[in-house]
Amino acid sequence: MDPAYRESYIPKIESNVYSLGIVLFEILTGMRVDEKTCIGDEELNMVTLVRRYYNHGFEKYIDPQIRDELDAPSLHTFKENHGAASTISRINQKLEDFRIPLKDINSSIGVKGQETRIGDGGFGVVYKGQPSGSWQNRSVAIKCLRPESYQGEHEFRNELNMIFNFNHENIIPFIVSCDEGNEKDKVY
Ligand SMILES: Nc1ncnc2c1ncn2[C@@H]1O[C@H](COP(=O)(O)OP(=O)(O)OP(=O)(O)O)[C@@H](O)[C@H]1O
Repeated sequence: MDPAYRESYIPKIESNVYSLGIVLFEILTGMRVDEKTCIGDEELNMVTLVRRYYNHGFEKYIDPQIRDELDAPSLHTFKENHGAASTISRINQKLEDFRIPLKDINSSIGVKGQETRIGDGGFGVVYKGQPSGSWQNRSVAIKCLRPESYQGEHEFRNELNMIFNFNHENIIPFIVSCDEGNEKDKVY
């Protein structure tokens, strides 16, 4: 199971990527993920074995039944695209790209007051914002974490990861976020 999913119980694209990577390595090594093998006087499970030998000497742990059928270019392509690590860092990178500075949040809301306040939720107060031209030119809802909210850094990160990966007509799309010190905002 993806360690991140085991911790949060929130399914994300990374969990699928992790699982796909595990299945590919099961095929390549001929070992089940929970199976252990003896290397010297150590007993290693498949994930530890792959992590340790992936960059050096991995070839000798390929399932003997397919080793001869696997040509070097195919193995090279597999190693380049095996997914888990590179895809996860790409996904993280993408979410980081959707960050904006607090000054842009503040300038798009203007004065935080009754005029701009459109709601109140568990996360915090929701304001209507009018972003400048450098964003998309439309009205947005900006959820600002209330300092005394029971939700915090962990919930903020989890929710961002979830909404970032959703794309459905009934779900208001996430646009950007802001994370500066105690100020955590989500823009829809
Ligand atoms: N995109 C939006 N457009 C217009 N109003 C919104 C939008 N998002 C939230 N609101 C207003 O803010 C209120 C609180 O919304 P919010 O989603 O924060 O509540 P919540 O269910 O407590 O969720 P959370 O726990 O994430 O804060 C809503 O009831 C609604 O009035």
